[in-house]
Amino acid sequence: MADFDSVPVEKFSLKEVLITFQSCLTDSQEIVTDSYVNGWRGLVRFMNSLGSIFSFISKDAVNKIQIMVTHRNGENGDKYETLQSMVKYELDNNLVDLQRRAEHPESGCRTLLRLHRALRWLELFLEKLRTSTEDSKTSVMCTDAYNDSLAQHHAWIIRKAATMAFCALPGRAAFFQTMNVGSTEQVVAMLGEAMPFISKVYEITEELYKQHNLLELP
Ligand SMILES: CCCCCCCCCCCCC/C=C/[C@@H](O)[C@H](COP(=O)(O)O)NC(=O)CCCCCCCCCCCCCCC
Repeated sequence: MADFDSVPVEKFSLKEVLITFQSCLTDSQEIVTDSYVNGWRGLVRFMNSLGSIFSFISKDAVNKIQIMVTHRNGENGDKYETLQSMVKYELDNNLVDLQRRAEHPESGCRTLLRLHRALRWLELFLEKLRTSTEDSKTSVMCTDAYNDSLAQHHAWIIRKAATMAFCALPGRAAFFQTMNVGSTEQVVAMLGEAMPFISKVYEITEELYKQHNLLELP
């Protein structure tokens, strides 16, 4: 009879997830939609491993990931190959609600914007983790990163629920362990390696949205 307890369970490492953002960039600095979405998939998987208190956040993220996948799998999927081609295609064909959500409540542009804002939270949070010390609190780092980014776009009730959930985050040592990257030094090194790519992806998307005046899409 197989002894399942002795079978090593392959735990996934956050390193693989964060590295996905490296593969988002093409030589011409476009962002590949599939890689971007895969990066988010991995992040959500990691968040789920932190406990069910985060499931209301993960539900919304999964929903947005799914909208992007549906666009990609649709008959005009090739137009969604990169974020740049998506913006061009949706704007050229009037597929974006610019004033209020109406005919195109699930455009790629407005959906991606929500993930893009969350990427800014991630960038801030990871930088805080990278430069933190033993007595730093993950909940405080997470809340500060949130208040400086996503919170401005969220209604009071969401802010309240999110801030409450952050209090349930494990402490720094346990959090680093869950990342499954190795020692603290290895975590810090991995973050230092991955962050420039995340920042680059954020900057390019921000510039793209700014150019087309899409940063406040309803
Ligand atoms: C590690 C702890 C996880 C902290 C997650 C921080 C983000 C907090 C976001 C709270 C969102 C609450 C859910 C509702 C959101 C929506 O209202 C709102 C607006 O959407 P709408 O315009 O369609 O209505 N949606 C959003 O802003 C998008 C939120 C997407 C959140 C993705 C979060 C993924 C977190 C991945 C964690 C990985 C941590 C890795 C650290 C080493």
